[in-house]
This record gives sequence, structure tokens and C-alpha cells, in this order.
Amino acid sequence: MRGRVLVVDDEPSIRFGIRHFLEAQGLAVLEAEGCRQARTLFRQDRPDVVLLDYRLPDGTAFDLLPELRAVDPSIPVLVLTAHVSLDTAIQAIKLGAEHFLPKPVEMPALLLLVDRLLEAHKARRRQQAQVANGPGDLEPFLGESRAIRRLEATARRVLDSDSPVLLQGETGTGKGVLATWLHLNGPRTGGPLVQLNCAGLSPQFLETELFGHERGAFTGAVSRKQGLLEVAHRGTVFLDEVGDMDLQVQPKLLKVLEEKRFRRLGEVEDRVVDVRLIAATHQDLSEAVRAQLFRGDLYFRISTLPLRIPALRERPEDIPVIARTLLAGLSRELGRPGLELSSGVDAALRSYSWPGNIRELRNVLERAVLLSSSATLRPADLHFNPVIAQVLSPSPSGPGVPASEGSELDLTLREVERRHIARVLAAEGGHVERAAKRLGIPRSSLYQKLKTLGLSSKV
Ligand SMILES: Nc1ncnc2c1ncn2[C@@H]1O[C@H](COP(=O)(O)OP(=O)(O)OP(=O)(O)O)[C@@H](O)[C@H]1O
Repeated sequence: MRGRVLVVDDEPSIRFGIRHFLEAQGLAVLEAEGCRQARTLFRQDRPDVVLLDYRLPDGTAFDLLPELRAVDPSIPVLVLTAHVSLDTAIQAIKLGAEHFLPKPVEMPALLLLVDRLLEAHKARRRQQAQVANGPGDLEPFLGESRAIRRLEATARRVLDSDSPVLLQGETGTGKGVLATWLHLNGPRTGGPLVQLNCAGLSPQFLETELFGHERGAFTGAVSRKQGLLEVAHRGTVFLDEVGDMDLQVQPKLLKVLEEKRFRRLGEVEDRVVDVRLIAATHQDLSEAVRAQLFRGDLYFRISTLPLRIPALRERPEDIPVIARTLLAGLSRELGRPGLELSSGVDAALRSYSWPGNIRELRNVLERAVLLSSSATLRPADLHFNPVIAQVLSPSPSGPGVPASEGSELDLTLREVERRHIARVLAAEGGHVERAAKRLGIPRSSLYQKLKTLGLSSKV
């Protein structure tokens, strides 16, 4: 199917003629005989193009256009009319119509315009997806280990399916990178990819983010808000850290997956939505189900297609090629062409345990590039960070608190700063940019502090 066209006209013979013609061209056609029916179909089925007769029994195209734009401004509308005056044309364009076509409709001209509008719609969606994702050119299957080849084979098999995918893997293994790849290489690539990290979100915030709300639905809902599920229509929703989703919200997500409908907060009517869910977690969700922190029914639904991303230490043979790929990216990003790794570096990289996985590897390389003026990085340029290792691996003394640390009152200001930075960095899984944001300082200042506080090499 090349696309879906909604034909709104009160004359059954005109609808029949257009339908017959467009279906023969491989397009699917929905029909509405007036504004009311058009509104419902538009909201529920989100066509790719609307053909809208100007005069309808319960209103005109001018009544309907602003409403359709409010629901989804990316869907192009073509107005059909027997009498086009310049004023009408200007008014329609102002209200968001893409084109006019005089009646009686000439089918070849109609097809030409519909094809053009379909292309424009697809390009708009693709552009929206790219804005949301950032550059989607990262390759998630770097290396030749059996673990990564197996992951690639399974990922390719699930590309075309609409069933939910569950990505499991430690922090920094590239779950986000794989989610983007699945979206961009699957049939929904022209649609949006919408991402939400569920960690630490209150139930109400999570609900309004996912489902949206009507004006006045609760105190503070001063205007209506579109939920991410609506924004992701015909695309993909990526829910990161799904294991942290509040128990109150979980049954509502299950309903969306099972019935493909949901309701904005404060709304009485259901909305139909067509999204593919990719969920990710670093937790053992089956354990969370046993501990009654995650609903069993939702777990079974979202884990239809589970993909496990191996940790770096499970595939040390892939580390040299991943490191060189990351270095080439950093080289471009930081304007330092021709960067290389000396032969001794591979052994050093392979012998470290990488608790923060590819994110940590990238950070170690980025730090090395920034702190070294040579084009060839040597083992001495690599500063691994044992604090991260300590915090990310389970420790009896609790996260981020080395057992040997004495009374906080005896600490110097410099030591407090050093420990705080180390903790924030560890809490962000070694993600320097996010840690800098959390600390409220520029990334370059954080690098400077890491250097002066000796965090990069001897914490
Ligand atoms: N295959 C890859 N190629 C290049 N960079 C990668 C790759 N995989 C991961 N990265 C980098 O590692 C970092 C972490 O990736 P990502 O956010 O996808 O991991 P994650 O498993 O989702 O982490 P978390 O569980 O902490 O959210 C990002 O900066 C990303 O650019």
C-alpha cells in the first residue's frame, strides 16, 4: 500500500469514482460524507493525505481545516471545489490547505497532486524523526564476535514485525543506538521515533507525557497537550528504563499495546494509535516481576521479542574495532584529523572490565584526545576511572560511597568537590556531557576539573 487517502465529499458518486481510481493506483481510500465523520476518521486513522470538498452538509472546508491542523499539522489537505474565487483560495491556504483542485476532478491531475503530497508528507515525517533522533548513522553491530553476530541476525529478523521489542543490556551497551537502528531500518522509518526515559518520573508526569491531557484535566493543565504516543503515530516509541515505570501507569501502557487505543487525561473518547514499542532496561525484569515491582502481564507483552546486548567484557575481541570507530567519530567531532591508536593500546583496552561499556570507552578516548597533543594515543594517555567501576559494580557499602571514607566533616573543600564530581560522573555512567549538565558547568570545565583533581588517573 502506497498510502492512505481520506476522501471527504457528500456526493456518493464522486467518492466512488475517486476511490475506484485511487485504489487501482495502489492507494487505500477512506470515505467520509461530512465534517463529523471526517473528524473521527482523521483522528482515528491518520491518513497520509485528505481530499476535502469545500461545501459539506454540516460545514465547509474552512470549519474543518483548523481542527485537522490542530490534531496533526503534518497531514496535507487538498481542497476540491466547483467555484474557486481568489479570496477563497487565499483563505484556504492561510488555514493550511496545501492545494486546490477544481471540480469536476480530472483524475490524472489528482493522481499527480496526491503523489506529490504523499512524498512531501513522508519527507516531513522523516525530517521530524531525524530531528528527534539526532544523527542515526551509528552502527550497532561493530566487531566480529559470535555474540554480536548473533545479535545482528536476531535484530534483522525482528525488523519488519510490529510486535514489541525488549532491549536488555548493561548501561552504556548501546540500547539507544540499537533502538534508533531498528526504527530507521524498519518499515516505520518515515514515521517519528519518540523517546522517553521512564527513570525517576512521577506517575502523573509519566502519564501526561505518554497520553497527553485536555485543558483543565487537573490543576495546572492550562492548555491541552499531545501525548508522546500521539506524536509517535505510525512510528516507534522508545521507552528507556522501562523497569522504572510506576506500577500505576503500567496497566495503561498494557492497554495501549493490546487495544491500540488510549485516552488523554480528562478526555472522554478513546484515540486510536499505531505505534511500535521498543522498551529497554538494564534490570532483570523477571526478577522485578517476582519482587512485584513490575507487572507480569506487561512483562510478557513487552518481551515478545527480547534482544540482549552483550557487555563489552563479554566480547573483548571487538574492543579494538569499536575503539577505532569511536576515535574516527571523535576525530571529526573535535577537529583533530588523523588520530590513531598505538599498538600497545589494544592490550590495555582489552584488559579493562568496562563497567560503563561503550559509553565509558568513548569517554576514555575522548579524555585521551583532549588531554594529549599527539596524534597517536599511547597506553599512558588512557585514564581509566576506578570510581566508575566501583560505583557501577555492586558494593556492600552502597552506591558511590567507598567504605574507607571517614567523617565528611573532616573533608577539605577540594576533597568534597572531588568526591561529588566522581559520584555524579558515576551516577551518569561515565557520561561526561550529562555529568557536566547535572553539575551545572560546561563540559570543558569538567574535563579541566577532572585533570586538576586527579580524577582521570588516580582516584
Ligand atoms: N555502536 C556504537 N557506535 C558508536 N557509539 C556507540 C555505540 N553504542 C553505544 N555508543 C555510544 O555509547 C553511549 C551510550 O549509548 P546508549 O545511550 O545507546 O547506551 P544505553 O545502553 O542505552 O545506555 P543507558 O542504559 O545508560 O541508557 C552513547 O554516547 C553512544 O553514542
